[in-house]
Formats: sequence, structure tokens, C-alpha cells
Amino acid sequence: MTRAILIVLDSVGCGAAEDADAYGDAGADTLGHLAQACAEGRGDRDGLRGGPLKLPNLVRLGLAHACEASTGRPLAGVTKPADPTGQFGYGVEISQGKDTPSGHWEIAGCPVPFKWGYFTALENSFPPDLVAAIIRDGALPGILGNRHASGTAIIDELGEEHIGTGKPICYTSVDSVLQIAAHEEHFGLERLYDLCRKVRALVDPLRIGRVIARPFVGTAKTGFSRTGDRKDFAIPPPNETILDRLAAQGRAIITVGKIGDIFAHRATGEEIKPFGNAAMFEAALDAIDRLPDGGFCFVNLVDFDTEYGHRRDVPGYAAALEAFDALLPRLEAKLRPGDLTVITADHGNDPTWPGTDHTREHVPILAFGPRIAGGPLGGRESFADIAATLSLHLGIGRLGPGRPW
Ligand SMILES: O=P(O)(O)O[C@H]1O[C@H](CO)[C@@H](O)[C@H]1O
Ligand SMILES: [Mn+2]
Ligand SMILES: [Mn+2]
Repeated sequence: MTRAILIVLDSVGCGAAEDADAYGDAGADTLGHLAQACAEGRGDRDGLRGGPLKLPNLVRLGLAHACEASTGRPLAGVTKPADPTGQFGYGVEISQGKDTPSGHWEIAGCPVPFKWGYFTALENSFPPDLVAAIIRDGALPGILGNRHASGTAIIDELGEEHIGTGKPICYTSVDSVLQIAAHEEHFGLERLYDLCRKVRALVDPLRIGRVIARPFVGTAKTGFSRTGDRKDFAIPPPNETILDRLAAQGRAIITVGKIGDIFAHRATGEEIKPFGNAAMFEAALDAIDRLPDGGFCFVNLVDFDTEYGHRRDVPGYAAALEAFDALLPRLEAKLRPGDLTVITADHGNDPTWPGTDHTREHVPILAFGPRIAGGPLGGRESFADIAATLSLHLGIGRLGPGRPW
């Protein structure tokens, strides 16, 4: 029997998609622009990192080849090996949107067949009847925000007023999200989760992908910071995913990071949710040790997106990728002969791009394992090719509309 390990590097896109223009993202390129910025010295930060982007293990597996296949341009400052040891290519998203659920569901074999609802108005983003229902169902004195915002900026701006008034901070973005920030101590964490559950029910008819609890701590004096207790309340995937098929066949499933939230906890097996990429990587290593034959380990590493992409932090993004790269050999050392590991991403979040939102991009696909011969996978017409390949590898019958490689 074989095992499969799927790692999503959240937001690590590799070049604008064919339809990026429709999203205002023509020319975006998370990995390409990151490498370019680092090669030009814009990725330097004292005490953190400096110089060109150094990803020797990912590049050995074929990352630079995958990027070049996607964009037609070499990754700046990165030397490509003659023969990558992994299978390498890139994926094109067929689902609409450029957010986490669409990307992950399509990777898992379930492209999104409908259009998401969005709150498009930059100010007064939520319709008055929704605001009234949130206040009523949440027994709230009112809400703050009610606009498009960056989550770190809006708690700096409204955190103090939130503490003083007891009104939670509600905001959105170009994604299909309604986010609620509230102070863990003054408002209460469980109360915030409870409010999010109520709001989840209110926005179901609007096809909003996620209601996201954004707890924070601190004071106006010390500054406010978000905690690791973020929780996403997603709608469930509309069709069968590889997780559903595996669970139905009694296979072992271990999910690490926010995978449980993204799939609305349906067939997500043993969920492990530590805080931060490093802790999640350790949890993934431990999961691989414990994963029995026929099992599936599905990991999301979110810091690239949350901590660095949305914050447009080039040195931070580069350092996080380099840290992941440095850990990869420990994962490779744990693989057994029948294992297949796939590393990919769910969308882009170009840290050099205007604004603070995701970017509609291709995603890199790297596949490797002790008995997997390296070579090109080309451009895959859907992220669902990943689920198709993994399902055949695991012997559960070809899953979803994707084409296996
Ligand atoms: O600025 P923060 O709160 O991190 O928000 C970001 O997080 C959401 C989920 O990824 C995105 O839609 C984006 O708006
Ligand atoms: Mn994401
Ligand atoms: Mn994001």
C-alpha cells in the first residue's frame, strides 16, 4: 500500500493566470516578483535575511522549472539544476475566485461550480438588513468597520473603540469573506466564535465562502496583535472531495493547519492545528511518522499568506519560504518507498502587488517520493489534476474532473 502527503503553501503562486485581468491581477507573480525583489536587494532585512532567494531543495525538486514553465521567465537570481529530481509543473484554476476555499477544494477534486457572493462596496460593505440581523442575533450594541480593510490595520484603528463600546469590528476584502475581529479578553473568544456561527447562518443565502473569527489582544498603548485562535467558518464543499472518498473507504486521514476549517470539518480526520509554519511543519512530520499504509496527510501552511502576502512583506515572505525549504530534507527523510508527496499552493498573494489582496495566479506543482522519477508535468488545466493523481495513487478510484499525470 502507498501513502500520500499533500502540502499547500498558502498563496505561493507562480505567475498570473490567463484570466488574471478579470481580477485586476494581470502581471502578478508571487514567486517571480519575490525572486526579482530579492535579487535586487529589496528582500534584505537586518537580522532576518539578505541576498537572492535561496531555495536549494525546492529548486532541486523543480520549482524554478515550474515557475519558468508558468511564466516563460527564469526565476531571478536562482540557478536551475539540469535535471530536477521531482516532477514539476503548474496548475491553472478553473474555479472562479482567488481565495483559499476555491483553491483547496479544486486541489481536492471539487472545483467550485457556482459564483461566490461578494461584498463589493468598499464602504458600508454589508447591506443594512444584514447589519441589523447581525446586531439582533448577536445581541450587540452595534458593529464597527463595515468596510474593506486589512485586518491588522483595522484593529490598530478601531481596537480601542471596540473595547470601549463592545461593538465587534466587521470587515471584508475582495474575497468572499465576512471577518469579525474582537478582543479575546474584553469581548471573549467563545463569544466571538458563537457570533461567527450566527453570522455564518445569516450569510449562507448570500453564498459567502467564509466567516472568519479574528481574535486579538493588547491595548491601545502597547498595540494590538492577532492571536493564533483565528477560526474560519466555511460552507462545506459542494461535491465529493478526496477526503470524502478516503473517509468512506475507511482510510486514515490526518489534516494539519486550517484544512479542517476549509473543508467545514467534513471527512477531515484527525485535525491538528498548531500556530505558525514551524509548529505546523513539526506536526506534519509527526503525522507522517504515524500515518499508516493507505493514509493521507493534508497540510496547509498559512503564514506565507497571512503574515507576509497580505502584509506585502517581501523580506518576511522570502524568509518564510527559505525556512520551509531548509526543513524539507527532514520530510524527505521520512518518506517510505510507496509514498507520493505533492507540494502546491491555492492562489497567489504577490507581496510586491498593489493593495493587500490575493492575486489570481497559477500554482506550482511539485511531486516526489522515493520511487517517483523526476520530469515535467507541464501546465495542468485544473488544480483537480492533483486529486485525480493522488486518488489513483492511493487506489480509491479516480476522483473528480481532473486528469491524472
Ligand atoms: O487582512 P486580513 O484580515 O489578514 O484578511 C485577509 O484574510 C482573508 C482570508 O485569507 C482574506 O480575504 C484577506 O482579506
Ligand atoms: Mn489561501
Ligand atoms: Mn489570505
